[in-house]
Amino acid sequence: MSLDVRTVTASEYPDWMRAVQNGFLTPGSPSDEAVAERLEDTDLSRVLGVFDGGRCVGTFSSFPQRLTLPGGSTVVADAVSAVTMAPTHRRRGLLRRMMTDDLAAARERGEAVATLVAAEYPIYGRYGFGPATWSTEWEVSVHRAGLDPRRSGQPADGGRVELVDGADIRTYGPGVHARLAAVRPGIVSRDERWWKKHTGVAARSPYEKWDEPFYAVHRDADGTVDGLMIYSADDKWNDGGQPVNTATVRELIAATPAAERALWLFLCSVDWISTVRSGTRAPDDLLPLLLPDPRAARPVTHTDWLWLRMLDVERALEARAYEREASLVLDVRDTSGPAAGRFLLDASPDGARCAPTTRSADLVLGAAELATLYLGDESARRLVDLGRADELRPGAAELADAVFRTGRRPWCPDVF
Ligand SMILES: CC(=O)SCCNC(=O)CCNC(=O)[C@H](O)C(C)(C)COP(=O)(O)OP(=O)(O)OC[C@H]1O[C@@H](n2cnc3c(N)ncnc32)[C@H](O)[C@@H]1OP(=O)(O)O
Repeated sequence: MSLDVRTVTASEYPDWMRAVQNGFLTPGSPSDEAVAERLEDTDLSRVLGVFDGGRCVGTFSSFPQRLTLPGGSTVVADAVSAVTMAPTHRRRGLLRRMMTDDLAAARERGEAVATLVAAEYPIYGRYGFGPATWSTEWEVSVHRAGLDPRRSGQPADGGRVELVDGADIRTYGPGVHARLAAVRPGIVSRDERWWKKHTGVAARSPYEKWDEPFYAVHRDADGTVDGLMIYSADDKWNDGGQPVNTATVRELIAATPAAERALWLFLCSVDWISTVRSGTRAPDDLLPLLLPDPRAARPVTHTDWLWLRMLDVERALEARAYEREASLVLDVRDTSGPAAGRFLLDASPDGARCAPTTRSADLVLGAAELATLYLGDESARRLVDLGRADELRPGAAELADAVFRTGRRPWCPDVF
């Protein structure tokens, strides 16, 4: 029977969601309620499926996503999600067909970049994606952190931490997130469903497991909520009858460093908690260094996180901010892809111009390598040393680093 690769109709959507769920190794089908809720905010023209004899065996979708760039401006990214292939149909080039169609449509719509969070590292490099942010998770041994056990856990600057309900997180969360998104590259937009899902009131697919967490907010000295945290705790006692519980952070975002510090120190002061798992943080998160003994925070995971694909190099490079004035000629290699070309980037703190050029190149690099530099996380010098970029003008890698890199590393806390 021939395979059909195409967009999905509303009546096929339940089977498509079943295929996503099975592809993510959860048997069974999602509830009618979960399907109906997802369908409400889904643009079916961006949902692709592979059908074999009427059954959905492959899935792919994309949606518009605002991505914060260095300097706080944003671009609309083509966010790729729900990529699966049934084990009966893998390695026949079907993902490649859906990816090719989706990226062409995104380019047509004028989107400058595509984004995704990769399930496995080896999948997406072949499509021109490169890791643009990284993520680190720490495990803090609270009793080794050097914190005074008699402290209250509340900040001394007039701010305060309050325990709240999920409804409060839905009220305050979008505002805190918007303030963070205005300053931190790598942050991606969240819709209303994100807040419902993470506070337990959205209909869930069986693979989206849920148990009720604790919720906390930080208020500044004026009473404005400027940070929030969602965390769970287990219930463990050692043979000596002492509590040895782990608090696991599901979400901790803050609009100010003071709020971020206060939330971490609060969590490290909760009685019975001897271990704090940080959840996925930027590699330069404040957490380890705000402890008197940072070695109490042991990195347990360090991994690539947000992957990015350049679709329109000129628009993408003009959209972000640069802290210094410099001119760079980048020769971007992208086999039959939309990012290929030689571009002159004239960057300055007042804005940037990027246009095709015939001038000789300073750096030669692939589209995936440019994607890794774009949000400021990677070093051009390191790419040259790895043999993944060529420096044709001496000093060009250092200049690229001075132009592209950011003070704080980009961070994407979301999975989508
Ligand atoms: C953004 C997200 O949704 S991330 C989630 C990704 N999904 C998963 O991990 C679920 C489990 N995996 C799968 O369902 C499938 O393996 C998929 C969807 C990742 C790949 O689908 P396929 O249809 O098998 O991919 P396709 O046949 O088009 O392969 C294209 C190329 O990628 C390679 N490839 C695909 N998946 C992988 C992988 N997991 N690891 C290594 N290489 C891979 C193939 O070997 C092939 O290489 P080639 O172009 O050099 O010949």
